[in-house]
Amino acid sequence: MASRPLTLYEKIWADHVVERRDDGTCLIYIDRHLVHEVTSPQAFAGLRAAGRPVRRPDLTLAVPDHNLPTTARVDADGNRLPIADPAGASQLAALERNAPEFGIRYIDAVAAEQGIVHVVGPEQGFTLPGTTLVCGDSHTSAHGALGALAFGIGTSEVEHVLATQTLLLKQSKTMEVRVEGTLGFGVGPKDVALAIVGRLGAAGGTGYVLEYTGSVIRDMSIEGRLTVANMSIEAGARSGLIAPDDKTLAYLQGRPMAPTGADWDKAVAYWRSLATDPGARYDVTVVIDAADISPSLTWGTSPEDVVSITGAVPDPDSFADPAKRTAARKSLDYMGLEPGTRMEDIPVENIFIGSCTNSRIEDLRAAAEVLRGRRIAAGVRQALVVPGSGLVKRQAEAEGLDRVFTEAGFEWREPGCSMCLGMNPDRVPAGERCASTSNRNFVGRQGPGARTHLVSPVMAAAAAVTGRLTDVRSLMGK
Ligand SMILES: CC(C)[C@H](C(=O)O)[C@@H](O)C(=O)O
Ligand code: SF4
Repeated sequence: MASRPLTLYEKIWADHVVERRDDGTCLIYIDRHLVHEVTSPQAFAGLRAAGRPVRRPDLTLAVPDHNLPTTARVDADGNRLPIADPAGASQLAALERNAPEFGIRYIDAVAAEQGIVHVVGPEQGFTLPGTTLVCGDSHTSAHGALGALAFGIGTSEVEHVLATQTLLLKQSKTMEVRVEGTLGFGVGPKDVALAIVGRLGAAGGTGYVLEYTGSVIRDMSIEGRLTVANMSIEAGARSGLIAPDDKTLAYLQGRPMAPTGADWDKAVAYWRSLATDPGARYDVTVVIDAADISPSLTWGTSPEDVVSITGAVPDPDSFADPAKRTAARKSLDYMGLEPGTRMEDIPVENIFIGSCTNSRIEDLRAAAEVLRGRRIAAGVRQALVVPGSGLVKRQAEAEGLDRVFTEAGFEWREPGCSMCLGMNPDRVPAGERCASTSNRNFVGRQGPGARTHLVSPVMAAAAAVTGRLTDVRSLMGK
């Protein structure tokens, strides 16, 4: 049978269709399910009420991350410290109870492997190319960096996957996002992600699965690819894919949950067949030139509000779209910014290096490089580094990065979502600003009244040193 050339997405989709309905909806098999404490309690309660087991507990992995404080989790005697917030404590307790009751693998809050679910999945080799992977969490798109068709789902879908290992879905359109060229000094994966979100807009990818291609993506490390794919959802796309290549294989080989021996060889042969065929058609292709990407950051309250660090706060009247003009006015009011202010003239009181976007070892190495021999500025009241997992933390400590951070005046914390969102004690005080390596700058995201500027790890470090948003290139004398 002659088959037409297919995209990576079409191949993975076709390999997972259990049943196709007349209206085009498909029942899709789900290979991997990550579970965290926030979106799972009601799903498990639903199963319990219906007397249903989890269909494939062996394909499900649970880990707490959002509500955990990032300060010490045990006292001097090794006893667990209580969680102060009652809502958070009850969600964490529910996961801790549900995982063993339903026979699911559970990474405990104090285990070395604990971390943000999107850091843990790839790190453990739970995330594999060509799989369908879901989690009750929008940044599940991150796992697409390894060539998994990965997307966030809601709590009722979490229950459906737990019960059946399937989901009813409609096939998406495809968008190729090709980034070509070479990134300049001080420009990294986060800047690429911000450039893409800025270009597509917060809803530009809605209804599409993105596939990232081009020399910039090919040359990027797996950690960097995870940063880019992570932010697909900020452009409205539930999934963003990158074809598995030699780097993907090298990254996965030997990971605790990755296949071994003959299974590995078989898997590799399949993974190598997944790349988009020559001549396959995307519904849309967007090309971005690396030369146009500078160290970037956000000025407003949507991740699409992207500007170069050499730029200024835009004038709302400069937007052609009336809705955007109104939104920009509201954003600037919330952010306490005047049009025309140079981005480099904006002071920051808080620095956050962490989140599932930028808390991997390379992120910490890059930030530490900027901080080595430097100190945080007097006006910076809070500077946190929160490794994405216990294993990242351990690796960083083995490399002495923790000392670089603490000597610079940063706090070195336990892994978790931390200041990415206000679901745990790490918050930005109302009216204060934060240079944050996270992915969302929504109103109140880092705490009520908090003002977020999304930046890369090196830009967060540079801001820490000067106490204002800063071009890392000039700080480093480039
Ligand atoms: C709490 C969770 C459901 C949420 C998400 O879906 O993404 C969070 O992780 C976020 O980043 O906003
Ligand atoms: S680190 Fe932030 S974006 Fe990532 S899962 Fe946690 S809350 Fe969501």
